[in-house]
Amino acid sequence: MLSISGLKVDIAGSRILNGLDLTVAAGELVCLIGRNGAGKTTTFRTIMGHRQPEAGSITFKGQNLVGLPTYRIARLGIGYSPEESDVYADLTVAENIALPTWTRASPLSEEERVERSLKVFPKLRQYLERGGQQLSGGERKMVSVARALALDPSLLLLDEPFEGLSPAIIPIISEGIASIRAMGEAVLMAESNVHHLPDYVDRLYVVERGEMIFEGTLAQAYADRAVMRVIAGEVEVAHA
Ligand SMILES: Nc1ncnc2c1ncn2[C@@H]1O[C@H](COP(=O)(O)OP(=O)(O)OP(=O)(O)O)[C@@H](O)[C@H]1O
Repeated sequence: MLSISGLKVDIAGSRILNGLDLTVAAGELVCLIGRNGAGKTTTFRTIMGHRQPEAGSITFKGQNLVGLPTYRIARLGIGYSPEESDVYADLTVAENIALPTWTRASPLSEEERVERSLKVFPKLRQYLERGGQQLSGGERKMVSVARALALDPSLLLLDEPFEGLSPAIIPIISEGIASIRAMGEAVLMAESNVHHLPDYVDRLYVVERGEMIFEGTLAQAYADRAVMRVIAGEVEVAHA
């Protein structure tokens, strides 16, 4: 479904991504994991057309994405929830969630698409008329993921969805991601700490200074001391 090959991206004259390869198949939950500054957000922003690569290819359902404007990439069916959530302060929660239904046609009605998002985060039903500026970080994150889902995408990009959230809210977001996956959507999620990963992740990639240093299952990552040093600090090698 998503296929990235040899991706090289420069920012301000520095090579930030240095030949990344990554694939996500339909219905898969794949995690891109790496330390702060490793290049996760740059990967997502390049997929979404906010940055242009120096080299490499990005295809989605066989179609080339490089050079397309962001709105066309979204219309192909890629929903994006950025790390900073980007909830519109001057729109209500309901309007924020409904936004993609106005920009991308889908076989589902606007009501069905919004309802699907609210099923994933039922707590949002209490806040529908609230302004986007009156939300906690966890509520903003729910709105951001719900809005990306209302696009009716076949692939969702979630950039560090647990970052900066209180421990009480993390299980709610995690359950939401699990139910999105149960709907059959593919998800590519960025994370900096392996211990935050849900155990239902299918595969993970580890990125370090713009290069992939590992691809495999969570169990294989736990068994690899060099990989664990990058994604969990100096911890014991569990499940080896
Ligand atoms: N606009 C920019 N100008 C200069 N350097 C940038 C810019 N955006 C990103 N970088 C650099 O690119 C590298 C990768 O950043 P990126 O945001 O992709 O990392 P990340 O893995 O998502 O980490 P984080 O969780 O901290 O966002 C970092 O060294 C960062 O400083």
